[in-house]
Amino acid sequence: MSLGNSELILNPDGSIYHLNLLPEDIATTIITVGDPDRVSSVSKYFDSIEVKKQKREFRTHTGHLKGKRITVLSTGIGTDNIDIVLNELDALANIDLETRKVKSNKIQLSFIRIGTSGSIQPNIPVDSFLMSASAIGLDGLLHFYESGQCTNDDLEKKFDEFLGWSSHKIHPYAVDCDKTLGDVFTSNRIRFGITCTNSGFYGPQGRSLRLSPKIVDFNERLAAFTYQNQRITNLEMETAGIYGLAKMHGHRAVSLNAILANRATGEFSKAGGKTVDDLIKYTLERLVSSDLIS
Ligand SMILES: O=P(O)(O)O[C@H]1O[C@H](CO)[C@@H](O)[C@H]1O
Ligand SMILES: O=c1cc[nH]c(=O)[nH]1
Repeated sequence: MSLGNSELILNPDGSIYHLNLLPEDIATTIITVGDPDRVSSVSKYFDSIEVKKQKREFRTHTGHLKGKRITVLSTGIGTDNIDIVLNELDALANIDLETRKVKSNKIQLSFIRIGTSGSIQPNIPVDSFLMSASAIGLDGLLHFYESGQCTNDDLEKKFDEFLGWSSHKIHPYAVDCDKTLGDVFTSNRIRFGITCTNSGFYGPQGRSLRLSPKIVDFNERLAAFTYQNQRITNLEMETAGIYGLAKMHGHRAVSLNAILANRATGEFSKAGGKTVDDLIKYTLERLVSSDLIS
């Protein structure tokens, strides 16, 4: 079946609608960052850069580092953008843009998010690195897809039972990271936890400037949840969407967080730039020494 013009949308030069990319522009290893300015903070460490493209907040650089081809792409903020980025990157890999048909031999992509995040546990300090072993999405993105076997239904259920937030119209979905890809970044420099992804930075992360929150003890309630000796450790805005859409498409994903805020102690990092740069260097070092990445 050929995909119609209003479903698979291409620009006049044949590139995919929002990302403005052609199939040959991307590597199978893709680092996602939120901030477009963080793209060059990653690609400045490449030995060479062959592609530099941008449309809206989606900036892409593809290059080589120690023989590995790597793409770094900015997603902007939020799982609404993740829906665009993951669907369009998969289309570049697995749909023939000329015939508009899904290819029979699928390519598996590896997504590594390098993002910032706020801890909700007092013992996860600012400037630490944290891998999201699992992610719980409160944003709703996955509810629009047939997610099949991709979700961690037990975690979802226990979370729902503990918090009882369906009365607030909050319906969680939970997805685990790709264990094999996660192993590449596992070391004593990195902590692990359950990341909570939500649809905003203020109310949806328990912040209140002038507006009153509906759930007053939002972060404290999240922080009190335990599942198989793990806790919800941090809040951000993309990971659960990336994990869900990657898994449903048959790709791998892992999310690495630079903890810039500690919401339990009220601290914010004074060295955020350095912490993010350290996480970028850590990620690239682990990537180039891994056999999983070609
Ligand atoms: O630093 P990035 O990757 O953008 O990630 C975090 O920072 C943004 C909010 O400030 C959200 O996108 C959140 O997920
Ligand atoms: O508290 C924080 C810090 C960074 N990014 C977030 O989404 N939340």
